[in-house]
Amino acid sequence: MAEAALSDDGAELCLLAVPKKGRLYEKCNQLLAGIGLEYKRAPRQDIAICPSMPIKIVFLPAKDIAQFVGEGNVDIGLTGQDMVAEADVEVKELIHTGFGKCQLALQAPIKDNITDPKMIVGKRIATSFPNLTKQYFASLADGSADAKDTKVRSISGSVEAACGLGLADAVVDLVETGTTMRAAGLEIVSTIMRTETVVIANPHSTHEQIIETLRKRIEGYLLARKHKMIYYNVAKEKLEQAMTITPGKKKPTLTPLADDDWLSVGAMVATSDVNNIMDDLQALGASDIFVVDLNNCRA
Ligand SMILES: Nc1ncnc2c1ncn2[C@@H]1O[C@H](COP(=O)(O)OP(=O)(O)OP(=O)(O)O)[C@@H](O)[C@H]1O
Ligand SMILES: O=P(O)(O)OC[C@H]1O[C@H](OP(=O)(O)OP(=O)(O)O)[C@H](O)[C@@H]1O
Ligand SMILES: [Mg+2]
Repeated sequence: MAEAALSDDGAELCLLAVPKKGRLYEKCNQLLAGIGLEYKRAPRQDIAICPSMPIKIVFLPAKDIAQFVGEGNVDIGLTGQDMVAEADVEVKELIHTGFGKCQLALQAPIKDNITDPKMIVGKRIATSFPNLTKQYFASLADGSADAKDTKVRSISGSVEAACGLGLADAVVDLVETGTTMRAAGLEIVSTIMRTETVVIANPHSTHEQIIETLRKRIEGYLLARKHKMIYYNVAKEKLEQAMTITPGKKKPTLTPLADDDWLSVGAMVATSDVNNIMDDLQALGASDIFVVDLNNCRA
């Protein structure tokens, strides 16, 4: 266990780990701002204190976050489910954030026409996920002698280049859009796991209360990001139909207008549906339809 971090009054600080670089960095930073965790970080320093809460933020590689949270050096963190599975640690998965979605896939050169992952058993695989790759091939080969012969080579980046360089017959790496894979002349042979960014906590952390506060704040922030508020005016005779288009989270808010035949309606809607909903409301005869972003909310 690492030496405890202390606040000015000597109380132990909760350690929160966020990715220090890479594609998750910006998203996680926005999330910290969204939940009111401002911090001051000196140039080139990977540690920052939050003035508003007894929290110390540590900026770490995504891979180390899973390991450190699992081993209890850090109380709570944000990283990919793939990293958690690779580290093979026991953590509490508190929240699925919905970002960082991709899959960990076995990929082989298109020209080799590999139609079954079993065709790769016993060959050379390059990956930055050696544990998951070995587990996958062990399960594929069903304990046969060939399973032991599958050579898993660990490389830390640009994994897809390994086949072209003659270092491997196949690779195991993350695929989102497939652009990197296709550029390297590879195709997916099988999906090993689907993954997204998760908030994880050490199950034995002594900072349960702060972790719970962070969980609620993050959940509220993510809910707000997935929704918008829509406001419009509608004739009372069309209200029932309008309410089926915008049923709201619980119910829509109805506000009287100076015109007795009309009402103003406010409702929470899914961000992904907002344009269809506006089309439907306009077709119904609603007017003055406008949409407002939500910064934060609580269910
Ligand atoms: N292309 C992608 N699409 C969606 N999520 C991804 C993608 N690549 C990585 N991730 C997610 O982000 C996590 C961290 O990967 P990322 O590439 O940001 O870190 P890194 O490889 O350590 O950094 P870098 O690529 O800058 O060296 C992964 O474990 C995965 O969960
Ligand atoms: O399917 P795509 O949308 O192309 O995304 C997949 C790529 O994204 C990640 O690489 P990253 O850019 O993080 O570089 P890295 O390999 O150096 O980590 C991952 O390792 C893949 O190479
Ligand atoms: Mg990467």
